[in-house]
Amino acid sequence: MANELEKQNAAAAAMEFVEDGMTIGLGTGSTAKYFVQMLAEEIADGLVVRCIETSEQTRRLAESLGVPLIPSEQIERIHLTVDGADEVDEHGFLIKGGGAALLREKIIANASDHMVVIADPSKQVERLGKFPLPVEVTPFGYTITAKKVYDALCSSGIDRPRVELRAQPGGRLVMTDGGNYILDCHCQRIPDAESLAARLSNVPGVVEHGLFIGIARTVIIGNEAGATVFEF
Ligand SMILES: O=C(CO)[C@H](O)[C@H](O)COP(=O)(O)O
Repeated sequence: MANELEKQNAAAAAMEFVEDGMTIGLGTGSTAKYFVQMLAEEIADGLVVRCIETSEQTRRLAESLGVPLIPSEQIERIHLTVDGADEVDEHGFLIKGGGAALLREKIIANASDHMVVIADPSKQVERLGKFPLPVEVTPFGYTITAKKVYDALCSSGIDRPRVELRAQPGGRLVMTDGGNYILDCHCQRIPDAESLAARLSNVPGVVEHGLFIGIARTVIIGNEAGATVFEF
């Protein structure tokens, strides 16, 4: 079970990568929130950076803390992105999208010179797949897309996968910031994340999937005393 100190220590270690003048991608989730708060404190003390958010949730947080944001269409270069993850394996491959923000998160992380992942030890896995893999799909034709996603999972060697449309506790469907749905793919174990990523990207109706392959360069795992940094 994650504790808040582990998340805070991961976020604090990520602050070491921040330099004056940078444009920084701000991740989404409870771990990324600590980073945004710490960054806001440094900005109040004179640090000069510009930021780009990965979700409406993070935009609201950043605005409330006085963190300067620039519109995505004005972005020329992103030096650093700091974001959480739902799972991270020994290659630095990730599952993301537990907070339904995977599309913007991937656009920003993939465009960054350096993506730093911050997480607590519960996110470290030998093989990806225990956490249901989020796949963002267009509302139009989503039942057709869900069948094709199921086929892609089976073709990638996943035994009896389950594909579920994400809903809130009251039953209302979760809608992403881009107005799409999320399919949560219960895999238990993904034998080959790279081949699955390629197959999912080929399904019409799939806007993006939560496998982040070869994007993270640094993974910081917080613990109660500090943090361990892995470079890829
Ligand atoms: O991918 C994400 C949101 O889409 C988050 O980074 C991921 O869900 C981890 O969140 P948390 O730090 O709260 O565990």
